[in-house]
Amino acid sequence: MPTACHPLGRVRKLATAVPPSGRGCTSSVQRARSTPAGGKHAGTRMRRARPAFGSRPHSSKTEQRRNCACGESRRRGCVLGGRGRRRGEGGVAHARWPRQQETRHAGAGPRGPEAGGGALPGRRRRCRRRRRRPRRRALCSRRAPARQGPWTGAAPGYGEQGAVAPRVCRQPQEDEAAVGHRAARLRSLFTQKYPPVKFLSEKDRKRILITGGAGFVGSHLTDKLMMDGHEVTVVDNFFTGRKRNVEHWIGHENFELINHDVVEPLYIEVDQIYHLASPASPPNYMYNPIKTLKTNTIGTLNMLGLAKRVGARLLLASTSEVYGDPEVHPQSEDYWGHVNPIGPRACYDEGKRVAETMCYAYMKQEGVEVRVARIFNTFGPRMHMNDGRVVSNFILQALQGEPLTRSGEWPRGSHEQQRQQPRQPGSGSEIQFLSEAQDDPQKRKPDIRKAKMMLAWEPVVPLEEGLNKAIHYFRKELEYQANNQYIPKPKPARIKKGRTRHN
Ligand SMILES: O=C(O)[C@H]1O[C@H](OP(=O)(O)OP(=O)(O)OC[C@H]2O[C@@H](n3ccc(=O)[nH]c3=O)[C@H](O)[C@@H]2O)[C@H](O)[C@@H](O)[C@@H]1O
Repeated sequence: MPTACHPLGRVRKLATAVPPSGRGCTSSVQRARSTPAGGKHAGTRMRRARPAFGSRPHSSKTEQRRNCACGESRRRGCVLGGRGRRRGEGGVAHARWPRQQETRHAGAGPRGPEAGGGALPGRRRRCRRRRRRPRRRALCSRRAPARQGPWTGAAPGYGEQGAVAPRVCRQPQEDEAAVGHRAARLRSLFTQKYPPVKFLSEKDRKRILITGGAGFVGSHLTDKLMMDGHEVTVVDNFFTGRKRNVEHWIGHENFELINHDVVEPLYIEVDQIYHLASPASPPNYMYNPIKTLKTNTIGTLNMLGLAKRVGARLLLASTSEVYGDPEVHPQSEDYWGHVNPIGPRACYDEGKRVAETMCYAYMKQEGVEVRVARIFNTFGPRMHMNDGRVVSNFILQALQGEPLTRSGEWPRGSHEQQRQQPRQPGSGSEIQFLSEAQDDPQKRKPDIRKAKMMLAWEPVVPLEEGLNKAIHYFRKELEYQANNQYIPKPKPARIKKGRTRHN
């Protein structure tokens, strides 16, 4: 018997747990089997079994069982006993039938006792008596919880411990269309492939382009905008982004994924553009500095050209690196930065700076609506394993039992013993000092007073919580990698025709 994963399964399980005493919430079919006298609904309150998914809600056999001897379908309101039997002999219980149906029988008419429908007065008395009894609502009055919270791959509330089954009881008059509709709704709940998205009217729904949307920050933005009910197009060349980050949306009617390099022009119709495409970590942007420059300059020009053509608003994901190795701390919006234009990091720092310049030039000259956000050292789930930024490096090294690598020298004034056996406080990991990287910024921290005042923005995830999420994610990624090692198959030896092979 299926258990809690399926609401029907749960209902059935609960139904079988009820002894066949004719009480409690159970199915009519089951009662028919368990009644010793062979009666169909003897002494029971009528509850119908839910139809299995995919089957017709009422088979003709079930239908027959529900018909009274008087020939009236119970669903249409007959309250007579099947063959005029008494309680315990297979008659029909009337306690839960609606009042107007009983009055119909009670009135002198062709369906009265004269019509051979059984001992009506006695039945009417029983009906009243039963109605006065306290209702047993333990199973049937509970409702399915409203869908809320993040998508977990199964309809929330079902399949979890303590889950509540959807309402089991139905009004007898409920017609087949309503039953079919309810079954379809339930079926869609259990076959739902995507996280639940809001419905937005045509007027409010925006067509949004996210470049770099398969990356760490971009994929979370994709989730947010999809959940809000917008149509999202992700454009990414998968340099550091991964399909896995957005795979849960692939096939959704509001989602599109395009493998495209922003250095090439793109002609689509959109209302808003979030331009995030760029390598973001030092090892990645230094890997091919010219490409990094092209992406941030030509790529940004292409996106601004698109924004101008379609009248879209554009947001540029800039970076704290525009401040270089800052001389002002913390950094506010009006600080111009301290960047070495010919250093190893310049391809990224200057690339983002010129991208910002382009945005403001398009705004002033062409009237394009632009926004610029400078992102400061983010970390969390969906970061690339080889990202190379300090937080992900430390977490991975600690999880793999490797020493934590730190650039620069051991801080002045530290204890001699500490220098000999350097360890990270609170962890068993050793610390290894590497030579200082050129132009590495010594300290950075955004001054967020203006953002708080004008946008009511401030970080909401505390450091410890964020770190825990990131650690959990990297641990899972390591497990995933360990279980999915790619082992190339040995190629069969190629033997050229007409030659003897010498081993
Ligand atoms: O913190 C920041 O300053 C950076 O934050 C994010 O970067 P992030 O998500 O952390 O890094 P990745 O996961 O590497 O995402 C970058 C995305 O851009 C894509 N990309 C990169 C290079 C390229 O030429 N085209 C392109 O589409 C990558 O494939 C990837 O999906 C933004 O995407 C960067 O623009 C921003 O500079």
